[in-house]
Amino acid sequence: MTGRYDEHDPESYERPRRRTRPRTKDRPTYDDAVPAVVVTVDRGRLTCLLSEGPDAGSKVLAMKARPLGRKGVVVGDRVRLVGDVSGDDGTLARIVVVDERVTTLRRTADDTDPVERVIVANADQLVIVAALADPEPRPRLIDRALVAAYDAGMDPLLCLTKSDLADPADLLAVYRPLGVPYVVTRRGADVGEVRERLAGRTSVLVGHSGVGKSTLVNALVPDAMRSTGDVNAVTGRGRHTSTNALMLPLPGGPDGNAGWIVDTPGIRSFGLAHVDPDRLIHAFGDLEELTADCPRGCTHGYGEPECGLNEATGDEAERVESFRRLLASRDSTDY
Ligand SMILES: Nc1nc2c(ncn2[C@@H]2O[C@H](COP(=O)(O)OP(=O)(O)OP(=O)(O)O)[C@@H](O)[C@H]2O)c(=O)[nH]1
Ligand SMILES: [Zn+2]
Repeated sequence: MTGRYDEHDPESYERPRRRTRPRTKDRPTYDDAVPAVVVTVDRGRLTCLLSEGPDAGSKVLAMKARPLGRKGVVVGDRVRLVGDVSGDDGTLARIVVVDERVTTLRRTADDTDPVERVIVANADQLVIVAALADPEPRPRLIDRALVAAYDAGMDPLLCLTKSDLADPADLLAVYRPLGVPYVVTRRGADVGEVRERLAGRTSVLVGHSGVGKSTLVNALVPDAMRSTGDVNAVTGRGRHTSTNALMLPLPGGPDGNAGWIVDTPGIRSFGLAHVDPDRLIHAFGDLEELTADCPRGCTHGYGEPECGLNEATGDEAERVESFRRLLASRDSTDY
């Protein structure tokens, strides 16, 4: 794109004509718009937290402004607000700018919603929460979540819960060749190690019902829910009435940068149909090197006779096997 900048940039070839008109008429600059981050979305109403200034962290309810058109705004989006940004009851600010997204996490189309959608923007870590027992861990599901993380450009973290019920060794052995970072935890345990992993990052928590996600979120953000009736402090809504993602700032941290978590009660599966093998292998530099001489169009999957990955031996062969298992999980319907 950079090489063709001059040719295609209207600013450069239309300059003589445009100079006759005041620039601000063409494109408002929104100089006085206030930066904020979207923490939850509920039927067209977006709850934002201000990012800067003396009121940083305060909550403002907003709606999309007309110039954004049909562009979706999702949890994690960095936005700019105009209008009443006081956050007072009954006020509604307008979102006039959505910053370019660094990452996007998508969920697949399903029976209730035929469209594949971006659910979280700008998160950099995907925390795959799985119970060691009750319910039994489902490696296929973990594999699919890993593929979604690598494809979205997010770092995965395996978070194994209920360590009072079963030993993590067998499950960890499955993910060792891939070098997936992990934490093991249980209800009531010190969550210091989990906190360290979350510090300074925006982490999306995924995991199916019953794995202990709420228990973990409550341990990490003690005031996220009031004990009576599970009403969320940020939205004022009951958690269980909502299937929307919710982003919460983590408390504390000596540098004030403890990170954010995004709880996603709604995700049942990820959109993996579009995942390109070359993008996935990019997350594994050593394997990517092996594919340098692959024939054109090689999928690097099982049964590719001339794939460079077939040359791997020893530990690397184990990594290749695990990588190919992930690749194959794209087509799995197990979720
Ligand atoms: N034995 C044991 N049980 C746990 C642990 N953590 C959570 N539980 C129990 O597991 C059940 C599910 O925990 P939740 O935290 O509600 O799980 P969740 O993933 O949020 O489930 P949903 O709310 O259905 O999405 C509850 O009965 C918890 O008390 C743990 O470390 N050990
Ligand atoms: Zn190949």
